[in-house]
This record gives sequence, C-alpha cells and structure tokens, in this order.
Amino acid sequence: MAIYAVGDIQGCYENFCCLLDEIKFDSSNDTLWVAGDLVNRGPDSLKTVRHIKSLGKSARVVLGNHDLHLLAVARGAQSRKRKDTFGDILDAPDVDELMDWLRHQKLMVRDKTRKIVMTHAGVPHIWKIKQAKRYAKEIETVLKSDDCDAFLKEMYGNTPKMWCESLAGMERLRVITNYFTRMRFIDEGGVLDFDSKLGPLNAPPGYKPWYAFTRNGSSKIIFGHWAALEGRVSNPQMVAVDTGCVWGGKLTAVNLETWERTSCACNFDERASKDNQ
Ligand SMILES: Nc1ncnc2c1ncn2[C@@H]1O[C@H](COP(=O)(O)OP(=O)(O)OP(=O)(O)OP(=O)(O)OC[C@H]2O[C@@H](n3cnc4c(N)ncnc43)[C@H](O)[C@@H]2O)[C@@H](O)[C@H]1O
Repeated sequence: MAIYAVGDIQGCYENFCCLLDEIKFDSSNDTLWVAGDLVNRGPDSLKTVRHIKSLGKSARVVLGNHDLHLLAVARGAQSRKRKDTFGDILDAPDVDELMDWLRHQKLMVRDKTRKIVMTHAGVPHIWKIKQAKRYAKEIETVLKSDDCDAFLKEMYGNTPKMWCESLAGMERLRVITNYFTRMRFIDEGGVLDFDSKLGPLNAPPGYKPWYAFTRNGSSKIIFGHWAALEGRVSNPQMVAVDTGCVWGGKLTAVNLETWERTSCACNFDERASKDNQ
C-alpha cells in the first residue's frame, strides 16, 4: 500500500510507464499523486491522460498550467500555440470525455493524517494550508460549473500580482490560479514574479523562491512546475518532483512514506527537438 508522487510527465508516456514498472506500481494497492502538467511539450499527451484517468481512485491529480491551457484550447476559450503538442488529444474520439475528467481534477490535494499537501507550483507563505485549500476549492468549483469557459477565457495574464482577500470575480480567480500553477519567485508580501524561470540563484532583486520563506505548520508540500530546480530544494518541508523529463532530464517518483526517490532517464528532449526543427 505505497503512495508515490510523480512530477511533470508532460506527455512523456514511455518514461511514465518505465517509472511505474521501476516502482512496481500496483493500482489495486498503491496510490499515485500526480503533481500536474500531465500534458504538452512531450510526444504522447493522449496516452498519458488516458492512462492516468484509467487509474481511477488510485490516482490523485492536481492541475498544472499546461493542463489548464489544454482545457482552454479544447473548449475553444483560447487558441492553440505553435509549441503545443497536445493535438493528439484534440483529435481523439474521446476528447470530450477526457476533458470532462480533467476539469473535475483538483488544484490542491491534502492528506491530513500524513500532513502532506500537493499543488502544481506550491503554496505561498502568505497562506495557511487550510486557507489555501479553500482558495483551491474556488477554482475547482468554477471549473466544474457552467462558468468554466468564461473562467478559462479570462484566466490568462499576470495581474493582479499579489493576493488580497478582498479581491473578487476574475481577478481573484486569476491570482489564485497563478499562485497554484505558475509561481516560482515571490517577495515577502507575496508579489509574484513571472519573468524568471531559471534556478533559485537567479531571483530578481527583492524576490526569493516561494519555498524559501518560513511558514508555520508542519505539512510537507509536494510540488512540480519548476524544472530548473532539478528536484532539489533547500527547505526540508518542501518536496520538488519536477526533474525536467521533457527537457532531457528525468521523470521522478517519490515514495511519500520513505521519501525514497526513483527516476527514469528521459529519451525525449524538448530543447533538442526544437533545435532540430
Ligand atoms: N494564467 C495563465 N496565464 C498565462 N499563461 C497560462 C496561464 N495558465 C496557463 N498558462 C499556460 O502555461 C503554459 C506555460 O507557458 P510557458 O511559461 O511559456 O511554458 P514553459 O516555458 O514551457 O514553462 P513551463 O511551465 O513548462 O515550466 P518549466 O519549468 O518546465 O520550464 C521552464 C524553462 O526552464 C528551462 N529548464 C528546464 N530544465 C532546466 C534546467 N535543468 N536548468 C535550467 N533551465 C531549465 C526550460 O528550458 C524552460 O525554458 C502556456 O501554454 C500558457 O498558455
């Protein structure tokens, strides 16, 4: 009865299968926490989503920025970008079923007994875990509702850059989405930076990696999103699981009881494939 967390798969289906074999994942006994960005940039988004969906209750999934972007494109709220590689999903006969499943996934999952939470990008120090769970629910609720398309259309953008409890409507939903799915560097007051995607030593002046701020409480936070971290963070309370599979790195699973890491080297490099075009 093991629990594993896996980082950004981004359509690297072969590596995903290799990793499941490597950890001897048994869906009738084990649980897989999937830290978001199931799709895009990699070669097999369709197979990846179908497989994770087929795991049923054995998989607990949070949505990443690429998953939300796929939903927006599939539902006609946004146009497809040149670099998007999820055309296999858009053309699939079961696209509606898959997208319906996707929009019913979470922004944050929590195991209160084990004191573990997972979101795609992290949880800012300005929010307590209980508060964050409430904000995640606001997005989950709108995704499942008839307002889903209106939300996906207005979701894009970098403003507001900072949380304020009095925010309402789309501004509130957009900033919550950005903390959960796009955050890397923030400042003491919680202002988000959207420019730097490099490693933690490249913080813009006045900013730090979100996980470097002290937070109260003992919950461990599992997150993906930030490939340049290569799965390493300075704070033992945080567990980074994006090891840049789609960028020529590895796909990693972390056992959430023993904290042992298992990785499969990638056989696809998005950067190399771009260079060869
Ligand atoms: N509310 C919203 N507003 C706006 N857009 C929204 C949105 N919601 C969803 N989106 C969508 O989000 C998508 C992402 O946009 P982008 O931000 O353009 O996507 P990206 O560069 O591929 O970043 P990614 O999120 O994949 O991060 P990663 O760390 O893996 O990769 C980042 C970089 O790190 C580099 N990298 C990887 N490994 C590294 C390493 N080991 N060392 C250094 N750099 C590394 C890579 O080369 C890469 O350039 C777009 O489709 C956009 O439409």
